[in-house]
Amino acid sequence: MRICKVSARECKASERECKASARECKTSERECKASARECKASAREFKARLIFRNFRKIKLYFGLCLLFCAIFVLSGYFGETRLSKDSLLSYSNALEPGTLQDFHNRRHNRNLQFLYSQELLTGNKKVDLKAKKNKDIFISPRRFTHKNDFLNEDVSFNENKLNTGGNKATDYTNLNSDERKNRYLTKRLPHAIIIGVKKGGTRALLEFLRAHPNVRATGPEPHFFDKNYEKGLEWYRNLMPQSDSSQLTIEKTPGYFITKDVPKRIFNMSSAVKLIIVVRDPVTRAISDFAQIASKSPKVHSSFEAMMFKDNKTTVDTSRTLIKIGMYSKHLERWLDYFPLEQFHIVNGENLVTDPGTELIKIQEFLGLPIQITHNNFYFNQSRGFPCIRKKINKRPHCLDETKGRKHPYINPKSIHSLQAFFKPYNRKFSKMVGQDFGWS
Ligand SMILES: Nc1ncnc2c1ncn2[C@@H]1O[C@H](COP(=O)(O)OS(=O)(=O)O)[C@@H](OP(=O)(O)O)[C@H]1O
Repeated sequence: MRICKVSARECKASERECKASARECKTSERECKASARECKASAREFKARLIFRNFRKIKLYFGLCLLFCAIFVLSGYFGETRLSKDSLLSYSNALEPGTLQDFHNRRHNRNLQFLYSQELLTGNKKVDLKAKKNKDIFISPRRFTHKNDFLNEDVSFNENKLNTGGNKATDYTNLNSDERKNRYLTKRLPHAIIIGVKKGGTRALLEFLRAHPNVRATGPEPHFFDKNYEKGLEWYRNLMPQSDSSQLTIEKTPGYFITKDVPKRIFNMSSAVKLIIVVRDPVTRAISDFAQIASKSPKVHSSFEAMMFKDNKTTVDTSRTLIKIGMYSKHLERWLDYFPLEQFHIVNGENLVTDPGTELIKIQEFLGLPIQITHNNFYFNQSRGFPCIRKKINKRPHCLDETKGRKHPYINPKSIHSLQAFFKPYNRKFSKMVGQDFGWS
């Protein structure tokens, strides 16, 4: 019984202990919860602090972004101008022929801004090229990383290729007056040159071509590649008329055909330039040349034979320029060292007088021009014995002055025969080279 009481007391005591430890457990649970709450609170505080710190950074970045945007917009507004594709294309001056030196001079000119036609071509979507205000623009055919990348071909790449993918000029003849005013006019190096021959009808051809709205031609002969080469390309360019990007610039200097260094010099300017030669029977050409000399110095008139033949006999004097010019095949051979035959167009000088319309259609095709000058543009002046040109069908015809179509002096038929015999092999060779029969005796 006593044992029972003791164990009952023990039981109660352990029950009390149990209760006490349960109480302890509850308090520690509460403590745990409290500390967990504290933990959460401090985590929240930490997050808040972090966000605040980041927000300050974001503000800084945002501010910087705004600043850059402002600078970008302002520079676009005040320092640069966006170019439309059309206006870029009209800056075609830079796509003109030029020498390597020319290219480097331009490259180092701070007032020139380089744009690249490659970018121009890919700028189909919308041209995003910008040009700095107050700067001239030089459009280079492509981006060069090294000066050796630069070839003469590149500078002679011309805008017509860019525009149409071929060598056809764009026909701007239907532009209204406002559109014409907005054209970008500048002086361009020639796209085509009438290189000879003297007394072949070169002036007539240039005047006829001038009537074409897509052609701009020089007045006097520039004689750049034969007599003024040391004056430089810029001097030459300055002699050229103003033109827009739809127009071809053409000059004529018949002296080029017979001058030794000229093919190379022209090639250095542009390997793509088109070359035109007006040829005429070399005997009549020589007489025409002589008639010109005689008209300037009447004393010479009596000595045609003295000028053409050695010792006044029948042996042709090949040291005479009057003779040399007529040896067409010899000169053409030198030109073919630099330019392929396809780059030449040979005009039949006799046909230019009798059928100018047909010759003009052929040459417009060669130059890639829309056919604008036809038989209807010519009027044959009976008293002068030569055709004259009408720019527009209802306009007055324009004839060449009296220095063209001079009366030729009487020449002994024996002399003419000797000259014909001399030129025959050269004529034959020339005909073969160019694949044309001129019907010269
Ligand atoms: N439409 C027309 N009007 C006048 N003259 C014409 C024409 N078409 C061709 N010709 C012939 O051109 C010859 C003169 O050639 P060039 O102009 O080449 O001479 S030059 O080299 O510039 O001095 C010139 O030679 P000559 O007749 O001997 O004077 C003309 O025969």
